[in-house]
Amino acid sequence: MSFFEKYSDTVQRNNSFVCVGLDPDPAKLPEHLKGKSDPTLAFLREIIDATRDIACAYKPNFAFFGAQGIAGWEALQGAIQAIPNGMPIILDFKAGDIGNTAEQYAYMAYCQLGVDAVTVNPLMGTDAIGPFFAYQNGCAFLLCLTSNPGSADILRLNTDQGVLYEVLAHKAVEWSQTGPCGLVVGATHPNDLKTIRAIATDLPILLPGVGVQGGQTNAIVQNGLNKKGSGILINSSRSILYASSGTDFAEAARQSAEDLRQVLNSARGGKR
Ligand SMILES: O=c1ccn([C@@H]2O[C@H](COP(=O)(O)O)[C@@H](O)[C@H]2O)c(=O)[nH]1
Repeated sequence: MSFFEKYSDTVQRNNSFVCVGLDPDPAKLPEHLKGKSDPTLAFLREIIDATRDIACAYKPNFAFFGAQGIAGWEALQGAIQAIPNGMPIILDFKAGDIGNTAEQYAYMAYCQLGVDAVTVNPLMGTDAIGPFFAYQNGCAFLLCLTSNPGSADILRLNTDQGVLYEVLAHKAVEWSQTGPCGLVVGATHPNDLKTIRAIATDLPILLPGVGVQGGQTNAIVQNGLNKKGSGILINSSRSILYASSGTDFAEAARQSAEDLRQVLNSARGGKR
């Protein structure tokens, strides 16, 4: 199944736009798991189990796994295996490099790890993105306007073709004729999201930045939905993963994901 088929199915089945971010920080794991031989994987298995009927996707961030060396790579593989079949998995590694290197990134994600989608930094241009388009069942989510305050330093620069993030959105629409892609837009920029959705009417948009980063849930649903009332994935990592540091962490994660699902669905209701 392609990323797009999996996404449509899970949105419908779980009635959800919640993407659960898997960012395991060893310092934040519950104390009672720390003595285990594979604490990160034990933690993630419980998180996945607790949220599998609430999420529309999972987004492991490679940095948190790579930082743990071989144990982290094994935890990433184990977490991917623990995610139910048919549920889309987006590897967040913001890859972007010259063509032959980009081929290796794409191979790692789609062939070694077997994920359904990736995040890619598009600033190196067409030849850096091309290798990801070789995987026609995947989806390359291209950074457009990131959630962090520093996004303004580059992505809001004026160019002779308009503001850079708008140029990137137009480019993504053009590139989507060649290969499957979407956009990453920070949930912290609801007004710009409206502009971006007007440009990229049909592309899926991954929206990180709710919860700890303070993104506005109501406005991003209202401004991010496509004409069919879909096409968004709203990621939350820390607010779900670390809702409790006690033995009840999985229940608390479930509750946090459920609260987010309800808030997003209420906002969606207002749009229907
Ligand atoms: O613009 C971006 C792009 C990616 N991210 C990533 O999403 C999660 C957000 O984590 P929270 O704990 O929910 O803040 C994390 O993996 C980031 O690297 C982003 O935040 N903004």
